[in-house]
Amino acid sequence: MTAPDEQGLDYLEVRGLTVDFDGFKAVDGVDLTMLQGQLHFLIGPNGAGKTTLVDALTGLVKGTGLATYRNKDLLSLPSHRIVRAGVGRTFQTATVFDELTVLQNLDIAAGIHRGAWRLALPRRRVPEAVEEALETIGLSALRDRPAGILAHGQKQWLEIGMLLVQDAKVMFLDETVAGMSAEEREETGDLLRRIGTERTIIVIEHDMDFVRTYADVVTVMHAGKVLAEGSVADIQANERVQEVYLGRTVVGGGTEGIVEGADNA
Ligand SMILES: Nc1ncnc2c1ncn2[C@@H]1O[C@H](COP(=O)(O)OP(=O)(O)OP(=O)(O)O)[C@@H](O)[C@H]1O
Repeated sequence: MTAPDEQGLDYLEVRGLTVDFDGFKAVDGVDLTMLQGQLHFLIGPNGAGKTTLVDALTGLVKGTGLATYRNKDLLSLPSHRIVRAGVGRTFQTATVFDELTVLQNLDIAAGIHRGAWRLALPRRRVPEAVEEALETIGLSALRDRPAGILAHGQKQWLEIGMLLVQDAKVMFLDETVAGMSAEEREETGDLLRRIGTERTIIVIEHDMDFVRTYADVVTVMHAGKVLAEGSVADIQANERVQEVYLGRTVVGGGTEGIVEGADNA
C-alpha cells in the first residue's frame, strides 16, 4: 500500500499516546492515524478519554508518546504553536465573543497569523479568507450582527469558520451537533463533507445517527484505550463495542445496532 504522504495526502499520526493524571491513565497508549479527506469520528462512553486525547494533541494537557503532523511533534509544542502548525479545535461550549460581530470574530481568529503590530492597524477591507469562510459557513447575511444573537447551530458554524480562517488543516470538533435541530445537523454534516476533502477532520460525537450518516472511519475509545476502529458497519458488528455500550453481547451479533441504544451513552 502506498503511504498517505506518497499520495500527497496530509495525515496526523499518533503512537502510544498516554496522559497520566497522578497515576490515572485517562489516555493509555493510543495509536491512531487520521487521514485527510476522511471524516473521522471518535466515539465512546463518558469518561473514555476522548476529550483528554484531543487536549493532549492541542497542547492543553501533557501527553507522552508521539503525535506527528507535517514532521512536527505536537506533544513538544505549546498550544499556540500547535495552532500555527495548522491544528485547531472547537470546544463543547462555543467560545465566540457574543458582543462582537460575526465578521469581527472571524477577523480576530484570522489574526493569529498576523504580527501584533499589524493586528493593531486599521483594516481597509475584509480579507479574502474571511469572505470565503463567511460563505462556506453560510453566515454572509449575518456578518454584521453580534455573534450573541446567533442560533446555537450558527455559533458552532462560526467556530468552524474561525478554524477555517486560521487555516487549520487538522480540525478537532468536540460534540459539534449536540443540541442542534435535525436541519442544523444535516447542514453541519454537509459542511464537514465540503471542508473535509482538503482537511483532516476528527469529530468527537455522541449522536449515533450523525455518526452513521457521515463517518468514513470510526474509532471507539473505552477506558483510555482504542477498543475498535473501522467503518460504521465494522463498528456496529463488533461485539466488544456492543458490550461496552450496552453492557451485554447482542444475541446473534446483529449489525444494526450497537449503537442504537447508546445515543445517550
Ligand atoms: N484534569 C484531570 N485530572 C484528573 N482526571 C481527569 C482530568 N481530566 C479528565 N479526567 C478524567 O479522565 C477521564 C477521561 O475524561 P474525558 O473527559 O477525556 O472523557 P470523554 O471520553 O471525553 O468523556 P465525555 O464523553 O463525557 O466528554 C475521566 O475519568 C475524567 O474524569
